[in-house]
Amino acid sequence: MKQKNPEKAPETAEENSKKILEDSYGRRVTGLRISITDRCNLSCMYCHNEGADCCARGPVGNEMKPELICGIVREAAKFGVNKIKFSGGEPLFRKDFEEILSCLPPLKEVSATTNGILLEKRARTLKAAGLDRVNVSLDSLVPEKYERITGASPGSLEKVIRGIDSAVEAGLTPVKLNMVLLKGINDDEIDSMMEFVRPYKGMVILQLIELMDIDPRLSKYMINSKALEKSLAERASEVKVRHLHHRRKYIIDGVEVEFVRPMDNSEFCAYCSRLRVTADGKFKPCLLVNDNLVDVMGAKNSEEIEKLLKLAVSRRKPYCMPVSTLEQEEKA
Ligand SMILES: Nc1nc2c(ncn2[C@@H]2O[C@H](COP(=O)(O)OP(=O)(O)OP(=O)(O)O)[C@@H](O)[C@H]2O)c(=O)[nH]1
Ligand code: SF4
Ligand code: SF4
Repeated sequence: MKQKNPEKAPETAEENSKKILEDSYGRRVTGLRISITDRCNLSCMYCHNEGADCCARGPVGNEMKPELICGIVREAAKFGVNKIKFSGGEPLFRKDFEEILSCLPPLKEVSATTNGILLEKRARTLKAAGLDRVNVSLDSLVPEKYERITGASPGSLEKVIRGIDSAVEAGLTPVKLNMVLLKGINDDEIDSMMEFVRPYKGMVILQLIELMDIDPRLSKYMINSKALEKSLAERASEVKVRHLHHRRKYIIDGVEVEFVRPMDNSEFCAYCSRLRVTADGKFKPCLLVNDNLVDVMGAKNSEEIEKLLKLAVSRRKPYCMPVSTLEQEEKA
């Protein structure tokens, strides 16, 4: 099992300021979101492929090796990055995922986002290798709808639910269920999803995700997120605000419901504290921007990784900004 939060001697403010990664908008980077493969066994209708150009699903040969992934994390950890999220594609396509996890330095949290289809058999080994928790995509509890949304074959929904149970048993908790809301398809299932989560008594939480209509064909599925968030707030006995994206967590009848609302939301971008890394080894300053990537694949040593990491952080800019900030930038 990995060591958590090692005790460290207190450092001076000057030493500390040198050891953080902060962009020119005052946003400190405390997490990396690392895609370890573009491969996937599903074809979800809303897939943003982690912001890669459409259909840029690279072959296995282009994926970062465990040594590079761990080298990047080690360098970032020196600057206070303490949360790592592994994503894909489908990260469980990587047979060496456990090897990757085993070579990470001590961190506050290591998590992964998976579609859950391959999770049942891997949950224990992933936990033993150092994974703390998982997010599992689950957009519907109705098999036909699930298959329509994800392109999965019949029987897949049962596999995902068995995967969730295995993750809970293995202690990969809290398991977050990612439900992307699609008007007219699954937006009538929020309450049934809350009922699904309830018996897990806090070991499973629900995360509602606003669709990112990066493709105009998706616009008709956009729900009215502001109205939904207002109704969640009215039903909640308690509301918590996370630092990351200033996301709200609503406690409703004892069930925790987190809301991810990235579209046209300057508050979301103002509290963006993660830097992305693509499966083919590029730092990606923003999910929705593709012309400012920093290639780290060929980095030969830790000094080079550090230099490239700082360059990527310097290129970070909130995708959505308050009108007042935009006006100031235009004048400058
Ligand atoms: N625009 C934007 N969307 C994001 C960002 N991070 C997460 N999202 C959205 O949130 C979805 C769920 O993200 P997950 O990978 O499950 O992880 P998370 O909820 O961000 O992270 P944790 O709460 O730490 O587990 C993603 O598929 C995106 O749609 C971000 O930085 N920018
Ligand atoms: S499971 Fe994830 S990576 Fe695979 S198609 Fe769906 S959204 Fe995209
Ligand atoms: S700046 Fe905004 S859109 Fe870009 S990654 Fe951060 S939260 Fe997402």
